Amino acid sequence: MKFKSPPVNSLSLDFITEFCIGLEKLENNRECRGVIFTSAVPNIFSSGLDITEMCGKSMEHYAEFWRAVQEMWLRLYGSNMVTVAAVNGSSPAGGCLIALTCDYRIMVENPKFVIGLNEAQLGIVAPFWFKDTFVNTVGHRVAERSLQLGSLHSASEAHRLGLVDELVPEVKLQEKAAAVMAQWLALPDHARQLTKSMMRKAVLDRLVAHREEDVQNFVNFISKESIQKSLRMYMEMLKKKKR
Ligand SMILES: CCCCC/C=C\CCC/C=C/CC(=O)SCCNC(=O)CCNC(=O)[C@H](O)C(C)(C)COP(=O)(O)OP(=O)(O)OC[C@H]1O[C@@H](n2cnc3c(N)ncnc32)[C@H](O)[C@@H]1OP(=O)(O)O
Repeated sequence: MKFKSPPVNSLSLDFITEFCIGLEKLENNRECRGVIFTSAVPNIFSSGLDITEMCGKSMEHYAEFWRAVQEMWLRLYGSNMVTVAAVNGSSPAGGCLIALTCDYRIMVENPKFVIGLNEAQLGIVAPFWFKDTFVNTVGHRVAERSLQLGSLHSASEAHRLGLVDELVPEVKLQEKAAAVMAQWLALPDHARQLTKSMMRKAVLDRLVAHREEDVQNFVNFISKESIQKSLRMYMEMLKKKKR
């Protein structure tokens, strides 16, 4: 699955809806046993949640958007397929979450590419299921420090921390992703799927059990004037950076 929503593959409501529909089709196709996620936009895997979906909109819109974000994560983290992220560009926040939610992450070894859960830098807070996914990948200590600081890690640092599993030169990315996929698909599906479910079930169940509460937390948090102000300032900063 190739993300192609220029300029930065931000995760808008439309993007997320298409993502979920595409994933469901593949999940229901008995001939499809694995998916590689990558980007068709140069230098960007995904810039994370589309900030314009969280800024200056109605409470109803925030709730609809957040349910879609939850749905994307539930489907991907709970997927029966082998999921490999071929990270060929920067991947902050929600973009990093997509990579973390896969079974395996391969990143291009470009020192300009960054990845991490940088929510704290925007004055917002990664919800518990972002945090759980991060802890399950890198462990508690690394996740705690990286989340509190809202760190964006270079590709080599991300590899050192275990945030990504492998680094490759750009020209080798697709070949490597295909080789990893072949390795994972060599196992009997039922054994791999039951093992994956055993490893992820508690974290998935936690969001399912608290889904509406999590929507309300998000809506209350994001609609606060202080948070809206932080997001507006962040968007301004992104625009100024270009001038
Ligand atoms: C206590 C209980 C609390 C419960 C709270 C619950 C939840 C709250 C948490 C919500 C979670 C949010 C997770 C997120 O994903 S937030 C999004 C974070 N994303 C970022 O910080 C990335 C921002 N973008 C960048 O850093 C850069 O754009 C880049 C990805 C590195 C690419 O850089 P470059 O190639 O130089 O491109 P530009 O910066 O010029 O961008 C082009 C264009 O795109 C706009 N844009 C970029 N990112 C986003 C985005 N995420 N959303 C919307 N728009 C984006 C950027 O403004 C430019 O627009 P213009 O061309 O119009 O200027």
